[in-house]
Amino acid sequence: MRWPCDNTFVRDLGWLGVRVDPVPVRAPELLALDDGLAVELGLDPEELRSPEGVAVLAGNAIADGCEPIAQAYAGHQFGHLSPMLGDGRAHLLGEVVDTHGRRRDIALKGSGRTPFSRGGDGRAALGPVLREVLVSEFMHAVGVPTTRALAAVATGEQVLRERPLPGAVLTRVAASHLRIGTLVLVASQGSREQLAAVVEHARARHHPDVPPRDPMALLSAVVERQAALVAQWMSLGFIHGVMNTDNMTLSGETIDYGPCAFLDAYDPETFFSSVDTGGRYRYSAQPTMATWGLARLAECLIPLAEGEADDLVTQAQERLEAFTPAYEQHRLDLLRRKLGLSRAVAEDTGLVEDLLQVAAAEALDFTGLFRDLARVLREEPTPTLDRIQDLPRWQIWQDRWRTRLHGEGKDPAASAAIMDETNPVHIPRNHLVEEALAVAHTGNLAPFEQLLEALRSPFDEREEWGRYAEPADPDFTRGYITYCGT
Ligand SMILES: Nc1ncnc2c1ncn2[C@@H]1O[C@H](COP(=O)(O)OP(=O)(O)OP(=O)(O)O)[C@@H](O)[C@H]1O
Ligand SMILES: [Mg+2]
Repeated sequence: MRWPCDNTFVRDLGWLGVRVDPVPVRAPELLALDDGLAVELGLDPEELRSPEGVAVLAGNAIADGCEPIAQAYAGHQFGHLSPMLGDGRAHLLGEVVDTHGRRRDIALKGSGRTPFSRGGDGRAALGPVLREVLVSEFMHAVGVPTTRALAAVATGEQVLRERPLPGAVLTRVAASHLRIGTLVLVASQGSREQLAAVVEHARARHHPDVPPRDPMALLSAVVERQAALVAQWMSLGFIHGVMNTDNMTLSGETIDYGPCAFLDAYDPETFFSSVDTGGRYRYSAQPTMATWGLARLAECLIPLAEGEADDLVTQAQERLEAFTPAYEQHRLDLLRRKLGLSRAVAEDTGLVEDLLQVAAAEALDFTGLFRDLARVLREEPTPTLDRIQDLPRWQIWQDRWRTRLHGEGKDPAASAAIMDETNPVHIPRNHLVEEALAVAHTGNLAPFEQLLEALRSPFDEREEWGRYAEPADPDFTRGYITYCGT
């Protein structure tokens, strides 16, 4: 089998990794394949489904054109620098140019030990692999920049975690796997030339509008992408869970769906990750934590910029400070749209914040809330809003909102239609994901497949998908814990 690869990372930056093949698995079995994505990548889905194709997706065979490499990177984990991490369980197979003309990495995750594995087994368990498929495909469907899942393959082997679990390999597609942590590694351990080479590779690949040799402009470009990205996360109630600098991309795509989760009832202080004991990466802290990671990026870029050291620090500071207004603008634009509004008016910030205060006070389901607002306009039943106790307060908010909508001169049906294209009816609700994964462990993939199908049509309200729109039992959410790297 031949893949139409053009491997610029290996060619230009091969020293930033180790050429190593995936470790074969005992009995590969294809669990999921995204045919549409395969075609976009210039790969034949039928060929990928054949035993030869599944062998490639399991890491048991290397397609012609691929040059597997484990990339090196560092990262600040929960604020502390890990000077060397790298792909301890992943292999970049190669790069292709997709049908849109975009360069895409194709990589395996859970594909065996590499020189970066430290004490790890190089493997991934079935549950986290399927979780990454569900969440990343949903994120793509709602228009969030994200790595994607081309395939999942069961290995026929067990991985030992707290208990033995079935193993799996994910085929992940990304604009690249260059992380802030990639630059952290080269800035601390490489030469100035090496740093300049990686920065130029990232610029040309992800930010071609930025002029070469202008590291401060590159910083601004990454700041802008991350501000837009985190605003999208917030508008969906997405909690990444592990925003370490090794999990923040230079492309602005979401990466690493290890311990992620979604808000059920709106509470900005929510976090679920077992290792995030202090709530560092809680929902409300995500913009601040993105800026923190971007400040680490700035530290890597300053040495490449020309000028007086003090001046450069001031310049970098100013560019980092642009994050907050950019983020707030993106978030307000998204929330305005979620409310069916098209025009920007000064009082919108207050309108949005007051709605979120009601949502917090009444513990309203974040996803159901916005979906219900369109139903208000259509005078349909509103199961989430019906929970509201403080009706006078709610009436005041509704009147303000309706006045704003009226001021735009649109009829309510048109506003409701915009809202239904903006506010997903189903998201990868934590309880649904866990339920699908638990059944997948018994060998039954049907609930996973059904949920995946619904998540690929997140705005499409269908009777048979009604269960996916229902909120979790609050007891489930209270006890919910996510795990990374399992
Ligand atoms: N089972 C494992 N064996 C070897 N290394 C591992 C294992 N699990 C995680 N690691 C390594 O630990 C580090 C942090 O893991 P983290 O969970 O952030 O990343 P990941 O989920 O493995 O990969 P990615 O960020 O590419 O999605 C990475 O260097 C990763 O390769
Ligand atoms: Mg990671």
